[in-house]
Amino acid sequence: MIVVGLTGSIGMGKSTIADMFRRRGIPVFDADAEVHRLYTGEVTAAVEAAFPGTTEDGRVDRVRLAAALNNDETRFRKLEAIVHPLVRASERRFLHTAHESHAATAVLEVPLLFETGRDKQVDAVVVVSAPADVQRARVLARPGMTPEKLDGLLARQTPDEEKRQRADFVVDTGGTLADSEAQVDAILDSLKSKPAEAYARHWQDL
Ligand SMILES: CC(C)(COP(=O)(O)OP(=O)(O)OC[C@H]1O[C@@H](n2cnc3c(N)ncnc32)[C@H](O)[C@@H]1O)[C@@H](O)C(=O)NCCC(=O)NCCS
Ligand SMILES: Nc1ncnc2c1ncn2[C@@H]1O[C@H](COP(=O)(O)OP(=O)(O)OP(=O)(O)O)[C@@H](O)[C@H]1O
Repeated sequence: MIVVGLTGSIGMGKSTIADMFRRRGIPVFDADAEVHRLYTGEVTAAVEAAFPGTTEDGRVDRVRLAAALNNDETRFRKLEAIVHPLVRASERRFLHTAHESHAATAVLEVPLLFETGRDKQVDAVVVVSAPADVQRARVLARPGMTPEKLDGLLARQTPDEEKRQRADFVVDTGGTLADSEAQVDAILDSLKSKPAEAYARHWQDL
């Protein structure tokens, strides 16, 4: 099984491109969605203990949590130390399930793929990218998003330019959705055309 890491900075179109892979029958693990799921129960008590007042009725309130983080690096690290190990455990379960269902390819949609060094562990890296003004307009249109919150998240992410340089494939989402679909098809064709031996990594080690 080939494991593809799908990443990109905030608002570049990761989730949209991930859905395109899903519609082509490829299993996709979505790290953001897994965090959101954990916030509905499993990790609530630990988050409340570390960031009092950010949960209600057994759920983490992400707007309150973002406010409590206040773009402070130490607080982000504290939160990530609680959340990331649980996301990794879910990711491993996902890979086992994909393998058992004989998937030839599995996609890990991980926003912090480069930041956490995971780009070196996957067989191929797809970076989803768009011009900075398009990215900003997309993100600022979201409810609850502010320029300060956006800049705080961007400051914790590897710059888009560097991500593009380090990618095996880039999907440019600055055009139409049909343009993006064509790029996804081209990536899958390219992955299929490589012999399995060309992929040195083993998903079991991820
Ligand atoms: C900061 C939080 C509360 C903001 O919640 P919000 O609903 O506004 O955003 P959401 O979770 O949908 O994330 C949107 C995007 O923000 C960026 N982002 C999220 N977490 C981080 C982080 N720790 N560092 C840098 N960027 C991040 C990513 O590009 C992500 O795709 C939330 O993202 C969070 O709890 N993050 C910590 C967990 C984490 O590291 N998640 C990343 C995937 S493992
Ligand atoms: N050609 C395109 N390809 C992909 N997305 C596009 C395109 N044109 C417009 N969009 C829009 O851009 C937005 C991208 O948002 P999406 O949630 O996919 O980004 P993301 O990278 O997953 O964001 P986040 O980092 O916050 O999780 C969507 O609303 C999507 O419809």
